[in-house]
Amino acid sequence: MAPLPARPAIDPDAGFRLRQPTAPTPAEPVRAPWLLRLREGLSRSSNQLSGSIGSIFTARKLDEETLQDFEDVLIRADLGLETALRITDRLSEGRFGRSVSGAEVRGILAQEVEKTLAPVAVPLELDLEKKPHVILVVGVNGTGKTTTIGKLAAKLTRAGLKVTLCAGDTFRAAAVEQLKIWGERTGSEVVAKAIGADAAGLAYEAYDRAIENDSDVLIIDTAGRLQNKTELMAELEKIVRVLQKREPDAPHTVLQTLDATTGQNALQQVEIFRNVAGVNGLVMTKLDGTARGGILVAIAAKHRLPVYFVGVGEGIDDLEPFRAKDFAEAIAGTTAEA
Ligand SMILES: Nc1nc2c(ncn2[C@@H]2O[C@H](COP(=O)(O)OP(=O)(O)OP(=O)(O)O)[C@@H](O)[C@H]2O)c(=O)[nH]1
Repeated sequence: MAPLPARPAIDPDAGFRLRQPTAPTPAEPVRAPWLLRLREGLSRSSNQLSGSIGSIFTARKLDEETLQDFEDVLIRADLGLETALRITDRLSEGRFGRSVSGAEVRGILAQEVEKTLAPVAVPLELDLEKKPHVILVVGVNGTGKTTTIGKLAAKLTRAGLKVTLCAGDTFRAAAVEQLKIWGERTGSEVVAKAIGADAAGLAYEAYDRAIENDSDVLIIDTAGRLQNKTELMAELEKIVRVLQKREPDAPHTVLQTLDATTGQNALQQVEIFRNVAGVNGLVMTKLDGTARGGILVAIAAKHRLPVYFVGVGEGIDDLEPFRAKDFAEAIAGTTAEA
């Protein structure tokens, strides 16, 4: 329909009235529900797995060779040796020498992946007895730290908690600006300083500010320049040290963001940041993209760190609690046909 012409308002005493068609409200862009986005994001992994499972097990009996081929496929899907061996062991139980269907294999895959992930799928606990609960967010540049902080602040403020944000990535003006926008969107105060300021000093000030304004949670953004590991290490250690002068248990949560599209590299990133900053929780972002979700299984098997949330988009609501069963089924492709 053509847009309606703009008319001046009609004087109520004009002696006539108009009844005119109203312009249709533009339809909201339809967004797939998060679970669908997760499945789509993981479809590359699950399609590859399903394709390989089909070609390995069709018209062949289960023997050493098929098991070895399957193990290779699982390792190529980033699931890690430990989980791959567990899955092939479980598959061979009572099935050796007979034919197995693709659906049977995918079912076992889903169950075993869920078993690995279930212990790490726990909620983030916020201790308000010693408020503010301090969350230090670390991770390589571009893995989604600032966006995750914004989404998390939105979740917490909606639940009635008061949040202060600290723009601790003092190297990038864009990162500070981005955090300020999230601060406005979520009604959270943002403590920031000029570019190049000492991040640890800023974190200290932010802690004081969070006490002054009676915040429940303080979330601190950090730089993630892995190119200069020594400097990064020194900076993160200093932030932790300085915070502990104010509160020995701070930071209560050290959350690392991992980009789901990076694959194997994520495993190494956890090693580094765990050593440097004492990471005690993970968020996997960009699971709506062309994700390589298998790596989360390898990370869970190796590090056993809680995975609190997953990012499934760039919007404020696109942070979901991590659910082992949904994730496992999306990887194994067992729900796609349902
Ligand atoms: N599709 C998608 N994009 C995301 C998600 N999380 C973050 N992003 C995007 O990834 C890009 C990088 O995110 P940032 O939050 O800036 O990452 P950062 O780790 O803070 O990066 P620096 O500011 O460079 O340190 C941005 O374009 C985000 O919108 C997600 O879950 N899904």
